[in-house]
Formats: sequence, structure tokens, C-alpha cells
Amino acid sequence: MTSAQMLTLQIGPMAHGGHCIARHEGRVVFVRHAVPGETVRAAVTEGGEGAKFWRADVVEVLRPSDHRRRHVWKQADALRAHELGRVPVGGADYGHITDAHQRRLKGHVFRDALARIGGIDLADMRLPGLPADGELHVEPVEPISPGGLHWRTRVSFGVTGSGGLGMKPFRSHDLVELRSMPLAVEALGESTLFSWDFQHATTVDVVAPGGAGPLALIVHVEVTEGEEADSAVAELTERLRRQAGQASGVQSITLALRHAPPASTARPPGSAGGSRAAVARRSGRRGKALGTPTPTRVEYRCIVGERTVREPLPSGFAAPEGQRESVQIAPEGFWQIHRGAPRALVSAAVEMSQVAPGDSAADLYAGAGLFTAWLAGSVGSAGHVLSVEAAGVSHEAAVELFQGVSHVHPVGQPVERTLQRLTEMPGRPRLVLLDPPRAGAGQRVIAGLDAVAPEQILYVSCDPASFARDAKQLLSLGWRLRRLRVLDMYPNTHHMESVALFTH
Ligand SMILES: C[S@@+](CC[C@H](N)C(=O)[O-])C[C@H]1O[C@@H](n2cnc3c(N)ncnc32)[C@H](O)[C@@H]1O
Repeated sequence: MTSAQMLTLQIGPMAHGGHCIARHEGRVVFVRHAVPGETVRAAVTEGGEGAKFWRADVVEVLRPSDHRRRHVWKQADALRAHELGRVPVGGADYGHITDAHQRRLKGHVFRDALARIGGIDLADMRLPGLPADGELHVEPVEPISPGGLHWRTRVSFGVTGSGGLGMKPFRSHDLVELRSMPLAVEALGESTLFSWDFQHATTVDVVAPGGAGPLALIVHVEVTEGEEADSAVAELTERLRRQAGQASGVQSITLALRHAPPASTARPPGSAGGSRAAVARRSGRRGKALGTPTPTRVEYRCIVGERTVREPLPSGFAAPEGQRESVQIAPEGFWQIHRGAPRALVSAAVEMSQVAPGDSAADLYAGAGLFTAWLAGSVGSAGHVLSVEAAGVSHEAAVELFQGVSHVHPVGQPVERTLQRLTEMPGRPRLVLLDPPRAGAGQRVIAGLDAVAPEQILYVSCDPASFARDAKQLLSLGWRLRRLRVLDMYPNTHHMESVALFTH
């Protein structure tokens, strides 16, 4: 970083993805760790004469924004890292911005994505709850902790050369060893995990069920066949058991043994952290699309405690008679990562949509059945709920949760292959709720939903860009955006969650 080209930049608006836009001699520079309106010195991290745009990272703030604060996480603080000749870890790219201003900027980013990608101007929509100028108020999610800390119930770490937990800087494969992870719930900081030796593992996923300890771990190991590999796994197992046995704050450890073909090169350590690869593992996608070797088989082996965790369903919402109060799910299955997200999302769905006893409804990309549980209670035993989820572990959790609830029909298939089933539901569906992964639903699914013609579509999204693209298609098919709420479900990061209601 010390030999990097330095630029003095006037910082323009925040863009989607966590960087601000600036210009240097006419060329666009995406600048990380800045705040709109500032003047900064920034080190060029990617660029070159022929490049269409450059990337840069702030190393000194010449004229700070009133909304700048000391970064909430030392190891992710770009200014401090530069002083120490290091690089900041990723994962908290808004941590230097005050809480309220983070939300303001996310509102601008969301509105901009809708306009640019979806051709949707919120000022034209006159949506209830939105001011006439289309300004979006991004809502904080409870429980709110000052500084936006301690909300993550799931974190993926890489394993450093010395066996510690690490994370990568932005667009880098080099792991930085961590001493803490303040965005995670308190149970992680109270555990002994940052002093464990994970040598021989590639990644470690940490899960705090219900937002509290004790923690469940999934320890990923690449194995090739042979005696040497067997003894390395045996040694790792012994070591993990020993560390867990010492008042560690850990309830369970599952090894995820990836039996890769011998010729393949190992995935770079840490490449799974909160990343596409981690999402892909949970959603069952793998291999080529991610640029990683295709594993032949993943074997899950529980070596400490129980294989599954219990995630409490939010209380106070409709639920079918006799349904359990928590979901039992393998820790690699999908569950919302903000500890307040299950309640915030179901509350938003209840407030924004209408379902009544006897209705038909569908929950697409349903995970373990968070929204299905509320729908099942709302439509009652005279109703019908289709709950569609592609990933095996999450679908199995839903099957277990809705055992004996005869009006819920969990389907363990990709949504794309289930569109026909939607047309066969009894009566016209009152509501189709969809909560796809970051890539969004896509053209084929949106066209399929339109053909099903439900009364309402409630679209829950974690990506403004894919939502804007899908919303554009819905609008072109005659649907109208009726309500929109954006939730700050990932404080100190550029991510956000939206819930949107469409009707004809
Ligand atoms: C954002 S999560 C939402 C889960 C659930 N609604 C919840 O709130 O817990 C998206 C889910 O979609 C699943 N998924 C991804 N692609 C899918 C597809 N093509 N068909 C069905 N499910 C899919 C993932 O496994 C994941 O569980």
C-alpha cells in the first residue's frame, strides 16, 4: 500500500456495493471508506492507464464529513490500518459512518438502484409511508445496539496459516488474523474461539442459535483420500474436542469434510466468509459458477454435541395449532443472520399484506419455513400453503416443523421447477411471498409468478440491484408497487433488506 499512487479526491455519492464515487482527471474512482462530501487522500488499489475505472481506499481525511466517526472495529478501520502499514479487513465497510447517516445513505442507494436499473422513480409512486419526494427512510431493526454492533448470529471465518480465525480484506485472498468480531453477537466475544487452533481446516462457520451462546461450529476441511489425510482429520478432531471441553462457550462442532478429487487445487482459505461460496454451500449450488473445484462429496460429521440447533420462531404471530416454537435445523441450513430479523421480517409481512382463514398462499425460497409458519397460522386448517426450498437441510427442517400440519406442503425443489405446482393450488392464491438469494428471482420465475396471477406478491430482497431488475419486469407485466419498506438489517455494512408489495 505504501508504494500505491495517492490521489486527492472530492467524494461524491455513495454507490451500491459500499464505495463512494469520485473523479480523477475525468476517470471514475470507486473509493472505499469515504463519506459523501469529504475531501480525502486515497491510495489507488486497482487501476492502470487502460482501466475504465479505478478503485481506491481512503488513507487520510483532509476535510471530514460531520457524519464520520471513529470506526467501530479497529481491524476494519482503513485509516488506522494505513498508519500501521496494514490492510483493513472487509465486512464492515460502513463502520466509519454514524448509524443514522448509514441509513440515510442506504436509502439513497436503494432509491438510485430502483431508478437506474428498474426505471422506477419513487417520487412518482406516491406510496403510503413514503414522503412525496420519494425519500426512503431505512428503518433500524430491533434490538438496536449503539454503534450497530452485536447483531450477527452467523459468521464465516477463514483459517490463517497459524490456525487462527481470519477474514479477508476487500477483493483479496490474504487472510488477516482476527482478535474480535464486534458485529457478531456477544456470545462470540465471550467464547474462547479467537485463541483456538484450527490448523488443517479451511473455514469455520460460527452459529449463535437464537442470537445467544453456546455456539455451534462447522469446521470445513478439504480432504484427499489416504492415510495421511485420515490422521490429519483425527488429529484435528482430537484438538477441537479438547478446546471445546475447556469452558469454551461452544455447544457443538460438525466437521464438513470435502472429499475433493486429488487433482484439484484447494479453494483459497477464507474464501467462504459471508461470501458467495458460503451462500452456495447453503443453497446447494457449487462448482463451476463459483470458479472453485467441484467437490465429489461433502460429509458432515458431528464430533461434539448435537448435529442440529434450535432457532426460535418469533412469538406473537399466527401459528398453526400444535406447531413447535422453534425450528430444528442443521447449522449449515439457512437462517436470517440478524438476531432481530425473524421478528422484523414477519412483522413487515403481516403489516403489508393480507391473508385470511381459508386462503391459499405460497412461500418461495422458504428456508426452514420462517414465513411459512406465519402463513400456515393465518390461513388456518381450511387454507393451503406451499413452501418451496431447494437446499436439502433447510427443506428437511421445514418438513420436520410442519409434520402433522396437513395444510402446509413443503416442496424440496428449486422454485424454477415448481411453478406448475403454483398453478395447481386450490383457488387463486391470495399471496405469493418470495425471498430469493442475492441474485434475485430472475426473468423466468417472475414470468411464472405473473402467470399464476396471485392477488398479492410480497417480495423480500437482500439486494437492491436484483430487486430493481425483477421489479421492473413485474411493472412491465402490469403489476403495481403498492408498499415498500427498507430495513437496516446489516448495520455497519452496505447491505440492506427490502420488503415490497405488488398487486395488479
Ligand atoms: C434469503 S434465503 C430466505 C429463507 C427464508 N425465507 C427465511 O427467511 O428464513 C433464500 C433461500 O432460498 C433458497 N434457494 C436458493 N435458490 C433457490 C431456488 N432456485 N429454489 C428454491 N430455493 C432456493 C436458499 O437455500 C435459501 O434458503
